[in-house]
Amino acid sequence: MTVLDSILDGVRADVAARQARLDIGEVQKLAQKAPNPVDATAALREPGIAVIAEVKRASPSRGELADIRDPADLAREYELGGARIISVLTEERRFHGSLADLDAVRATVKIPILRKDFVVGPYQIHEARAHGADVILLIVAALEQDVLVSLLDRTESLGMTALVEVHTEQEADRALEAGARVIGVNARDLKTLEVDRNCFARIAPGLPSDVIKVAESGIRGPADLLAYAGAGADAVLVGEGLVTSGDPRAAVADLVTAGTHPSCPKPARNS
Ligand SMILES: O=C(O)c1ccccc1NCC(=O)[C@H](O)[C@H](O)COP(=O)(O)O
Repeated sequence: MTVLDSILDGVRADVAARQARLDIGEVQKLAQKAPNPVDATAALREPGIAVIAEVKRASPSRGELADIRDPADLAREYELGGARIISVLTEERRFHGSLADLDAVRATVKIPILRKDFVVGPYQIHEARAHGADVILLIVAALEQDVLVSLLDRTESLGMTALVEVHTEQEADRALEAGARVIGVNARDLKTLEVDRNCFARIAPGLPSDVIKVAESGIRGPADLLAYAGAGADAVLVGEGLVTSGDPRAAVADLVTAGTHPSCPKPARNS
């Protein structure tokens, strides 16, 4: 069993327990009452390399990362540093996140919020919307193709944006076939946890120019952002490098400064 398989087993059990307490119809009603989603695609298309800053307490690869007592405060620091999107890890068992973190962040920041979790079915999408998320992560390696297509459609039908995550060329082909408009290339192999920063440079050239390309994982500072920008990234998603920095606002601002500097390679977008 891979790390991803074991995470997914836990997620399925946790979703079933939540669903037993509140069924999907009730969650859908709550989602309808939530404020309209913020347009994350527009935020990602603003000039410069977008920084997606992650609230990440722990991870399977690194164990405990940071004692984040107030995720709202951290998200505010990220926003003040110039982050375009806040990513909130809501998986509980391995990442020590929660929907309460999502609520706290939503109550605090105006910029779009990504619910970063291991989505296995429609329940979590409505749940994310009910808790104010604007973006959903869909991991190709975790989903059969028909399920990926249906979850992507459902996400967009709710006015949200799907960040479709891939790690190989084959997964990128599946993401494109499913109709993904925002594709994240995760340098971390979720089955082995190995980080390969060359993964983005291998996959990105095969993606159409109108697809928004996000480089995920292993970004420790401006030099990594510039390398990803040179390989065609529109955005970077950063967790560990920010939560362990000691000054998350300054750490985000350093990335934003690098990503908006005239010398930074420009994303090759055509729409
Ligand atoms: O971070 C992990 O160890 C991990 C293990 C298994 C599945 C997912 C995992 N991380 C999720 C992410 O994709 C990262 O949190 C995100 O890309 C930020 O990565 P980093 O900047 O390296 O913390």
